[in-house]
Amino acid sequence: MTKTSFPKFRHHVLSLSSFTSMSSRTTSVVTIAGIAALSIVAYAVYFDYKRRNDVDFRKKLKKDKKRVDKSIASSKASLPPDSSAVSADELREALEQVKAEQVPASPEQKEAYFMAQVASGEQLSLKGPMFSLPAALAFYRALRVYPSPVELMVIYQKTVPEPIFKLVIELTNLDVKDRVEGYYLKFPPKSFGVKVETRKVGDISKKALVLTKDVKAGEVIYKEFPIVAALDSDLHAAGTHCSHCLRSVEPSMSIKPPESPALETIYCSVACQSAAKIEHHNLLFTLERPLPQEIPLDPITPEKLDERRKAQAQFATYLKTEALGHAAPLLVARFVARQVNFEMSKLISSTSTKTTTISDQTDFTDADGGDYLLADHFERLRYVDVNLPKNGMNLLTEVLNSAMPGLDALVTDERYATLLGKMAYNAYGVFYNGGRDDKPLTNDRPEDIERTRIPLGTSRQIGSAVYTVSSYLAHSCEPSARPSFDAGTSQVHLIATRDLKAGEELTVAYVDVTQHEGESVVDCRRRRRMELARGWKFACPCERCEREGKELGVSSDENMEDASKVEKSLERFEANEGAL
Ligand SMILES: C[S@@+](CC[C@H](N)C(=O)[O-])C[C@H]1O[C@@H](n2cnc3c(N)ncnc32)[C@H](O)[C@@H]1O
Repeated sequence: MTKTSFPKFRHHVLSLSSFTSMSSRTTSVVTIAGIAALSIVAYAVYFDYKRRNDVDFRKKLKKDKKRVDKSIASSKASLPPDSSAVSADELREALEQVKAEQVPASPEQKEAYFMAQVASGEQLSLKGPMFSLPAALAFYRALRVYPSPVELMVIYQKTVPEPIFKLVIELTNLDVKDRVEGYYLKFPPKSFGVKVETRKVGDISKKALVLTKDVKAGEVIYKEFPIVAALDSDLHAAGTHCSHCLRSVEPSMSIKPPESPALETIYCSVACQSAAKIEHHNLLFTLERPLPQEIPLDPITPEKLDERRKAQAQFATYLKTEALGHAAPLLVARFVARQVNFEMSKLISSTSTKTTTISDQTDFTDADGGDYLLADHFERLRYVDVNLPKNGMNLLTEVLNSAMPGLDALVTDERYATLLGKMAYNAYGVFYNGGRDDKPLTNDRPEDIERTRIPLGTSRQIGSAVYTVSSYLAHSCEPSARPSFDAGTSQVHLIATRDLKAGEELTVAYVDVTQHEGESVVDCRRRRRMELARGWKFACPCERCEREGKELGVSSDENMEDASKVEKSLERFEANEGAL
């Protein structure tokens, strides 16, 4: 095979070089990164996300594979007999070896690496069947750094000899499978003393959080920081709590940044102020550069600055009016911004020797050396449909685009709805010292009130927070654990309510399950079950509900039915179950 047999490929190689360096070999890495800032973000956040998680991409890959397998089968007769004779073990070993290799991080290094690997693949594929695997590995290495792997696969399919292409496909499938199946081997980190197990309840698969160690009543099982958190809307303006860690602060001791007129924020410390700025605040609510100093941006004109100011003001007004009482839109905005910055920090860490302005952002619970992205964690959480004013998404994309044109690709209609649903479904209410009792009353219908998991009831929370590990905790009216916020911040401590053995499922109360003074067993049971049905769309099957049902003389079949009449409204939901 000669280089001229790669016409399309070469075209793409060219587009890769323009993507990374605009052909300016003399410019510094820093300038290259600046020119390509948007593309880098797109590469990191979008394409990489797609490659690892996107169902359509995996479907396409499968389709491509079928097509390729078919054409390979039909041309097999003309192939030398042992041309693709690579055992599964050899393939696995080779993949492990490639995965252990460090992938270059800077755009220029990526480009050089890509070119070198393609050239090596070309040369090796000329050497005959003995070199099929080394050739495939070279093409596979190139694929790992190419911004649009699907596109490159299609090019490979047309240009790489069939047995070698088949090996590239097999390596890719093996890698995708490893990542999908390997996730729960790496997450949660072993130190948490818990693991995620899949359990069947009827036809539906549920994930359960299970202990891997014995614990005593009152013991802290683990502590966890949130991925994102937000104060309740009315507390933003009150200036009584830190906008980042949700700690209570004396107004005279708080830090009030001058640069955030759009959304009021105060901080309890310089550390919280800079963490919030880095993770999301700069991008969403300030006119400061949205990217770290290492990455130069196009000059910002006064008109562009004005557009950005307006977009932020409109989004902040939306949060304070239409979306009042709903934390999900702000949580989504912060999550998207955090994702952009998180991926950016990974990318620039090896392009610069300077001290970066990006923190390592490891304060949420990540996988144990599993090389999973923030998106990998979030993709696996379940969601529920939420009904919120549509223009929230447009206002958010305007904010993102006014900071960095093109970022709207990260927030499509479908993705925005899913993110909202995940926030609403997985958020915990943050409370300490018994929670607040001064929350303004709302006239919203019970179905429209955003609920968080909090044993005291959502009205007593100061804010909402979403966690990676704790999202997997199921509800029980007789929970084996309880969330506590003893640090006086959004860091959750999960505490055992009784002595527990390894292998037991951990559960928490999503709602207030205590029988209040003057409340009958029947009324307490009905109240809990109604809240669970309206807020979390399930008829509680816990032992307490069952036991009390029996004591109350409800027959076994009727056990899950009562005056809450939740079952009918749940049928539709369960038919469209949002689990991933
Ligand atoms: C945020 S998810 C909790 C994560 C859950 N453990 C899972 O399956 O991944 C909340 C949903 O889990 C389900 N769920 C939680 N506790 C449950 C329980 N005790 N019985 C049945 N479904 C439950 C309900 O559908 C609820 O709406």
